[in-house]
Amino acid sequence: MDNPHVVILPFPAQGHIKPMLMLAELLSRADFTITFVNTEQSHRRLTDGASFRRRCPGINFLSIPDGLPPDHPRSGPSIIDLLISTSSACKPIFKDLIASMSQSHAPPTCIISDGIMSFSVDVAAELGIPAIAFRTYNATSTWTYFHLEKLIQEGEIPVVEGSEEIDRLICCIPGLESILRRRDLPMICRLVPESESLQFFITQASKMSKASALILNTFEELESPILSHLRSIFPAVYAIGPLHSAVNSTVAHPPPPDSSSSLLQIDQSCMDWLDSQPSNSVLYVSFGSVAWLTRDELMEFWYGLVNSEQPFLWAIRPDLIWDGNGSDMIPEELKRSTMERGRIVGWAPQEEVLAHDAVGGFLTHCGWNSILESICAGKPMICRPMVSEQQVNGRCVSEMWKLGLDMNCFCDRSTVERVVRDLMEGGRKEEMLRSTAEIARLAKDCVSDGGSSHTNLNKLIADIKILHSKVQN
Ligand SMILES: O=c1ccn([C@@H]2O[C@H](COP(=O)(O)OP(=O)(O)O[C@H]3O[C@H](CO)[C@@H](O)[C@H](O)[C@H]3O)[C@@H](O)[C@H]2O)c(=O)[nH]1
Ligand SMILES: C[C@H]1CC[C@@H]2C(C(=O)O)=CO[C@@H](O)[C@@H]21
Repeated sequence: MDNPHVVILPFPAQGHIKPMLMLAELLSRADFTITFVNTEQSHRRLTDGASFRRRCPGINFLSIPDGLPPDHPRSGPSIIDLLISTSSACKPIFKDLIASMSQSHAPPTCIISDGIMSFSVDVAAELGIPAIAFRTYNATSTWTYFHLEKLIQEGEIPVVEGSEEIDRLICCIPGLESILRRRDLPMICRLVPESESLQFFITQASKMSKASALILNTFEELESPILSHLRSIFPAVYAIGPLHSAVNSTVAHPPPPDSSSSLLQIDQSCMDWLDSQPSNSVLYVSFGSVAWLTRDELMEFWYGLVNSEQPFLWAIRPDLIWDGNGSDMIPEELKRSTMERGRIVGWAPQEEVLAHDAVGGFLTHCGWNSILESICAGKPMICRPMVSEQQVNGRCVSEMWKLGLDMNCFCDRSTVERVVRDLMEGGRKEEMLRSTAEIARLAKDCVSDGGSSHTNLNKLIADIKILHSKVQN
């Protein structure tokens, strides 16, 4: 076969599938054959998969079971069950799949798998195929997850909410000594060392480090020192992001952002409303696809937003609320004020929303894709990290890169109101708009011809071609 054949395996969550589909699209444009392996549930939920195939005909989609019963919840706190089940149930099925491809006319040149699906690194080694890890986090968070054992040895885990020690700086992660406090560690660091999920991530990091290379959706100009640290673990590290921007910058006539990588139905109706709002006036609010709120937390955010008197657009996905506490009744005053100056949708066209001139800021849960999209759009952020590595990301945004304000976990309505006013009309607004504009420019340049991510992507493509030629000879 003339072209390299790359098998891509994401973890079945929106924030993981989307960047890996972008990578698939970029590799497919380099004339690679791509097999993209979803779990059966994700495959079904990629409702607009047909449009993705039209956009990118070189991608073959396959699906495998995730090991959970069909009716088992896969979002909210149950996402942990998905982590544990994929790591045990998917391996034999994935191995059979790769073994049968190896017998075909198009044997896989390499496997690119999510860093938390690292059973695939074992599969690749057992079948003699090179494995490349794609960690969908930024470099700083990825580096932090490589230090979980060290953090346990140093007694930094478990982090206890409310303890005096929570604001103390962490000293055992090289390069982050003056940045990360205990409160900024990933949420799993609040668990006891022997907990199943914490041990899961320790195992994943160790298996992932056996991959022959690491791909990250970040860029050199943003995280250069930490990327250098990661290069002490992996023979090659390719920083090729922001991928959503790379996908659009390498074609002459980029298609409009579409729903092809979305697991949820996108509601476009808010775009007309945004068109009617003044420049830089609207706060966009979203907590991504995984994090959840209690009804009480929802109410504090809602009152805080309304009391700030700023126009807002809020994406409240159907499963955002995760407790049966109280009724579904929304106070009339809240409904009225929302109608006056806000809009709520179930799932927004986020890239388009952030790029809209009316949007002046983003209250975010600090998922890595959201941060990258905000960076590219040049919009300052309010950080309200919730789960996973979002605490680390929030610290990067507010302290390392000075791109936003940190809510510091105090989410009562008066804090929400104060921080929203601070971002949208406070004295630091101009300063923050300047720093976001500067980083947006760097993000744009790095995916353009000759930019760092563009060069790294070409290097990745060239290196896979070398692997392919070795298999052929
Ligand atoms: O109304 C919405 C809200 C979100 N999105 C998109 O959904 C993606 C969400 O990704 P992300 O911001 O990374 O959040 P999560 O969905 O929470 O992502 C998970 O995966 C990320 C990448 O690994 C991690 O950084 C997060 O902590 C983890 O929760 C983004 O591309 C958004 O554009 C929409 O299209 N519409
Ligand atoms: C989206 C899920 C995949 C891994 C994430 C995680 C983490 O600590 O990285 C913990 O549980 C889930 O929230 C995340």
